[in-house]
Amino acid sequence: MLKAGAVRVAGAMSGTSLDGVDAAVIETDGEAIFGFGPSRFLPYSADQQAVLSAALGKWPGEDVAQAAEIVETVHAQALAGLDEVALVGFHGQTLAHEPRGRGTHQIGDGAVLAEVLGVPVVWDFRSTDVEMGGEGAPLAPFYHFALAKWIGAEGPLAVLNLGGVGNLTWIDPSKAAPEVEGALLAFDTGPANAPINDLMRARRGLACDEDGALAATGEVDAAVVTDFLSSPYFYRMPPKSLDRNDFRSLSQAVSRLADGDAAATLSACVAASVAQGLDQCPAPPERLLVTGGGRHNRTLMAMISAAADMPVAPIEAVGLDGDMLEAQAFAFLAVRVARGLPTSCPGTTGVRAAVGGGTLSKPRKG
Ligand SMILES: Nc1ncnc2c1ncn2[C@@H]1O[C@H](COP(=O)(O)OP(=O)(O)OP(=O)(O)O)[C@@H](O)[C@H]1O
Ligand SMILES: CC(=O)N[C@H]1[C@@H]2OC[C@@H](O2)[C@@H](O)[C@@H]1O[C@H](C)C(=O)O
Repeated sequence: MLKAGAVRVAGAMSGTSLDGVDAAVIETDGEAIFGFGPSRFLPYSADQQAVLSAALGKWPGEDVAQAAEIVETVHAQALAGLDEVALVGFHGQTLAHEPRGRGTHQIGDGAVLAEVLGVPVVWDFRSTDVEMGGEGAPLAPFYHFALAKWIGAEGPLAVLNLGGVGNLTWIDPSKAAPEVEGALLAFDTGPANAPINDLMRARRGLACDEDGALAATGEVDAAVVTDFLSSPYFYRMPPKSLDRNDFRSLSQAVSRLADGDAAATLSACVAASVAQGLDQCPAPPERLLVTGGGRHNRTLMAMISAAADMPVAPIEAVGLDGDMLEAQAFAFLAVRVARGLPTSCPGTTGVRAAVGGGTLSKPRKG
C-alpha cells in the first residue's frame, strides 16, 4: 500500500564513468522517502561505450545522434518492466559540462523515452539551474537531505559520492527543508574514479582498479599530490562543479610512474581532494557516508579514512544502497519537478535562488 501522497517513481542515471545505466524505484512525495523498490544495472557493451566515449566533450549542434540513441535504448531496456511506476526521472548522459561557459549538455530525449515506456518522464534536470547562474551540479543533495531525515540523523553529516567525479554534500538535518538557508552545502570535490579507470584501461586493458588491488602495491608520489592540490579549483569556495575530463593533466603527471605507484598516487590525489572538501564544510560533519562505485575500492577508502578527521563508512552502514543512490535521486527529483518544488538552491549549485529544473514529457494518448 502506498502512503497517502506518495508515488512509486523510477529514476535512471548514466554516470560519468560510462559503465552503464542504473535504474531504481522509490516511493516518495518528493519531500519524504516512504520506501525503496526494485533496482537494476544494465551495462553498456564495449562498442556502445566506445561510441559514448567518442561523444564526450560534444555540444548541441554537433552530431551525437548515435550516442543519444544508445542512451535512450539502454534506458528503455533498463526501465521496462522494472516496476509499475507513475513517473520516471531520466538524467541522461552528460557529454560536456561548462556552467560558466557553454553550459551543460546531457543526451537522451525524455520525450522519446516517455513514448517508448508509456509513462511521463522528467528530464533535462540541469539546464534551468545553469541559466539561473548555478553550476547545474551536483543535484543529488536534495535527495541526500531526505535520506538524512530517513535515517534519523540529528547532527551534521556528509555524503560523499565517488563516481567518475567526486561530490560531497554537507547536511544539517535539523533544518525543515533542503532549500532553507544553511541546510546544505554541496560541490564536486575533484576527480574520483575517472583518472584511475583511464590509467587501468591504458596500462592493463582493465575497466577499473578492482578493490584497489593495484594501488595497494604502490608508493604514493607525494610531489604529484602536492602539485595536484595547488590547482585553483581547491581554493575556490563551494558550490563548484567539474567536467569528467577536467584535471586531464593528472594522467600526464603519473605517466612516468610504475603502474602500482601511479594507481596509488591517483588514489591519494582523490583522498586529498576529499579532505580538502571536508575542510570547506561549514562545520565538521559527525560522520562521512560514502556512496558510488569508488567505495568498493578498499585502498581508496583506507586513504580517505586516514585523511578525514571523522568516522568514514560506506552508506550501507545506515541501510542504504550505495550503487543505486543516484538513480533514486533522479526519481526523487522527478517528483519534485512534477510538484513544482525546487531541486537546487544557492547552497547546492550556487544558483541565485532556489529553482526547479526539469522538463516533463507525457506520452501521447492512444
Ligand atoms: N570493486 C571495485 N573496485 C574498484 N573500483 C570500483 C569497483 N566497483 C566499482 N568501482 C568504480 O566505480 C565506478 C562506477 O561508479 P559509479 O557507478 O558510482 O559512477 P558513475 O555513476 O558512472 O559516476 P558519477 O557519479 O560521476 O556520475 C567504476 O567505473 C569503477 O571505477
Ligand atoms: C554535470 C554532471 O553530470 N555532473 C555529475 C558528475 O558525476 C558526479 C558529479 O559529477 C556530480 O556533480 C554530477 O552527478 C551527480 C549525480 C549529481 O548531480 O548530484
